[in-house]
Amino acid sequence: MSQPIIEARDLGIRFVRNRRRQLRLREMIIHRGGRQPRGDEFWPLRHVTYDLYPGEAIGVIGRNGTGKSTMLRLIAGVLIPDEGSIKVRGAVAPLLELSAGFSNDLTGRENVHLVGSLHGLTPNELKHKFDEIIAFAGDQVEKAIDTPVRHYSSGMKVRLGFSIISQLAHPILLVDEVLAVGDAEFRKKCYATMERLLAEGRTLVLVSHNESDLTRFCKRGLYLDGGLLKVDGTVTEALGAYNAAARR
Ligand SMILES: Nc1ncnc2c1ncn2[C@@H]1O[C@H](COP(=O)(O)OP(=O)(O)OP(=O)(O)O)[C@@H](O)[C@H]1O
Repeated sequence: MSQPIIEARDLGIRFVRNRRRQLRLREMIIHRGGRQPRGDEFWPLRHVTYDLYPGEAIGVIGRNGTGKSTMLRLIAGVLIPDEGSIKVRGAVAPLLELSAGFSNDLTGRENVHLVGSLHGLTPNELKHKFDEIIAFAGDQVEKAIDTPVRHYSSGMKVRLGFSIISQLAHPILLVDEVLAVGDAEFRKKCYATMERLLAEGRTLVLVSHNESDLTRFCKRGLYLDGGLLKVDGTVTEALGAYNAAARR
């Protein structure tokens, strides 16, 4: 078998809740001169180990707040682990928080160039792909392409974001709930794009609460509960564990 494209070993990250919480007077006196209180530390993910091989499609399943998006951010390199390690052997196309990636004062056209070049598309590639990107994003975006993105609806921004990122040739795709946004027609286009990208041999990590999306795209599933990896098996096994926990 080939080398894993993603290799997580005893992966853990620590967050602090209420980091900006004002210290109460009593705490200031107790901790004066000593170590500062560390706030409410918690581990949204801990002791997570798995290998992902090129071309695999894996669904990440779990209740709200169990560390799914944190896992994607660790793969994307946006977060750095506090424990263990994560090796990612390839560039990552992040279909995450797509509407948040734009500069609101720039037009759609300018954002395509900005976001595209930040993700490594060359000016020449952008020139060739521009019409396709805009056409994929739909009529509404096409008409408003020279308007600042500030005036776009959140759906328009997501459509344009998906359109840009899905043009990247990167081998790893991270998808977090973006399939759930957009109207039926756009969702159909997204499904067709995902299927094409998977057929090309890309590796997919999909976070979703939607069982039919998960079973449509993924053979394998990771079930997270309380930041721990409880099941690494088929997507049916992971969904089974998730549904059994929800019934309890
Ligand atoms: N930057 C942060 N600082 C502190 N806590 C955070 C931060 N980001 C997320 N959290 C918390 O970490 C936990 C895991 O969050 P995460 O977004 O990974 O969950 P999730 O499984 O993706 O949830 P959802 O299904 O709601 O999207 C949650 O309790 C969340 O409130």
